[in-house]
Amino acid sequence: MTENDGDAAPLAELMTATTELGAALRELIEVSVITTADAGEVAAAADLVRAATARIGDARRPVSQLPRLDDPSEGRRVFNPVTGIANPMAPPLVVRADGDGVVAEATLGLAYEGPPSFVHGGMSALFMDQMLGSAAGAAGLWGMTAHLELDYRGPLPLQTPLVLRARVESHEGRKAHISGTIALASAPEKILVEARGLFVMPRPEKQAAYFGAITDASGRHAPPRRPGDATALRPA
Ligand SMILES: CCCCCCCC(=O)SCCNC(=O)CCNC(=O)[C@H](O)C(C)(C)COP(=O)(O)OP(=O)(O)OC[C@H]1O[C@@H](n2cnc3c(N)ncnc32)[C@H](O)[C@@H]1OP(=O)(O)O
Repeated sequence: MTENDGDAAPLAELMTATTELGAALRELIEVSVITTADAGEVAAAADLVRAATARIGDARRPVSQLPRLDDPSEGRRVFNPVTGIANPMAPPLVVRADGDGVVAEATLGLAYEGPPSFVHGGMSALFMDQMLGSAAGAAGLWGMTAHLELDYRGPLPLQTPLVLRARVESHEGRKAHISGTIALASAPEKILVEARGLFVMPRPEKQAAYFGAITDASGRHAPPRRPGDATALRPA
């Protein structure tokens, strides 16, 4: 938890409840695209979801305020859309250090579908962007994506274990060239998606313009200031 938390117990409780909500919503998203229930059942489910939204929707943080559950100094970003355990949009990827890079496994459901039975190409780009950022963090670097390119050599099947990898190829000054791959976990040598990216640490005046107003939940200024701030990375 953050340094100035007097009482960790309520935050631990909030973490459990928020993680539970994220998991429940993740199941709901998948079921909402795969269900064959009839119209009446689907409409009733929509009413239930709206009631749940009304229950927690009034208490909201401003966009400039980090969530109470985040601890950027430890790299904990619970609502990251790729790695955040509490974000239902995230599979979530659990990214680990591995050799000179990072690795993660994922099995994607129908909510990620592009061509029938295969993963949407934009999702692959999203996951590669995060993996490349995580590789930067693992190498002690941080930056924002300046350039990202992908080659799609084969489609990624849904409901099939995938392995995602990334590593820093070179870095100089504020720039880092980073590469990544996605393959089937059962055939890791056959690369299906290949990514190359340039991550650039913004010049100081841009950092100030982008992140100068960001605070933590207590109102303290909390701009990104180290590799872990940008990405969530678990030790191997
Ligand atoms: C807190 C961070 C969260 C991170 C989450 C995970 C990753 C993300 O999703 S980040 C979000 C998406 N990315 C963005 O929004 C970034 C938008 N772009 C920008 O703000 C700027 O272009 C930025 C910050 C990348 C670079 O700006 P600036 O700091 O002024 O860099 P600048 O001085 O122009 O360029 C530095 C070097 O990079 C090179 N460079 C910059 N952009 C590019 C590019 N697109 N292609 C090739 N080279 C580039 C420049 O040529 C220069 O090279 P050299 O030093 O050799 O001359």
